[in-house]
Amino acid sequence: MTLLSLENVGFSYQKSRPVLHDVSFSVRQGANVGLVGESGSGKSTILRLLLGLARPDTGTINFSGDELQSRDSDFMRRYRKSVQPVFQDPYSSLDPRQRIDRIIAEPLRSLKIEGDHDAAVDAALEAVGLPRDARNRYPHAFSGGQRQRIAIARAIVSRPQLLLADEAVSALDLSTRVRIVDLLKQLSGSLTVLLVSHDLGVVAALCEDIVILERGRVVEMGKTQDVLANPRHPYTQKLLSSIPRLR
Ligand SMILES: Nc1ncnc2c1ncn2[C@@H]1O[C@H](COP(=O)(O)OP(=O)(O)OP(=O)(O)O)[C@@H](O)[C@H]1O
Repeated sequence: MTLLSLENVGFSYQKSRPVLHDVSFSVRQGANVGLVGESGSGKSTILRLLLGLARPDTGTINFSGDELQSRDSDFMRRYRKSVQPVFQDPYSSLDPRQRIDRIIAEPLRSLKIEGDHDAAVDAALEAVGLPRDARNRYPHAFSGGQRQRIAIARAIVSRPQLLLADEAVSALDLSTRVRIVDLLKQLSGSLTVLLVSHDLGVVAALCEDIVILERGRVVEMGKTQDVLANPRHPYTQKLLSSIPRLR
């Protein structure tokens, strides 16, 4: 089943300087997708559109069959229950003045989700491999990798269907990166991840499908294994050849 699709999406920040051209790709439920491209290719802009922070100039974004209505607050509340972001920097994305339980429960409050918030926080902590007593501490007591686990716990506490992960492991050292990728893999039974990254190694480890973006255009997409084993577009070939350890 198609969870998310972009159809012919175009976008510009300034008139006559488009940064996305006719972007189309889809995310199937249960099949993680890596969105890859060099700096400035438009990856974060796509995430902005998917979060409803900006609207496409042309084309449409559909989630579970419904067109994204970023100006409709009821729609956006339902949408945000199902689609949650995880950001790159585990240091700046957590409010240092708030306790972990409050940080993790934030989507439950802002989305007005009823039920036992304490139990939901405990379940999210367990899912990301942190002890229950982590809930009583503050972000400064945790390492970068643990903070990213807390950020992931916050993202999954509303039981979303899709995680939008913006370079979610790039700021971490290599061994922590591997552990967080493993965690995302574990979670991806019930959850689908759209991972924005310029790290093809991470995409290869986590994502079934890959979309390659060059200067706001999709130049290649398909099964990650196939695209990386047999890149057809010169831009993909260039991206691959710039990572010698993958060869
Ligand atoms: N707020 C903005 N106003 C004007 N132009 C912008 C703005 N944000 C991004 N751009 C431009 O849009 C293009 C795409 O940028 P975007 O940040 O989406 O790329 P990216 O692939 O996410 O890059 P990076 O990997 O460095 O984050 C770039 O040319 C960038 O300069």
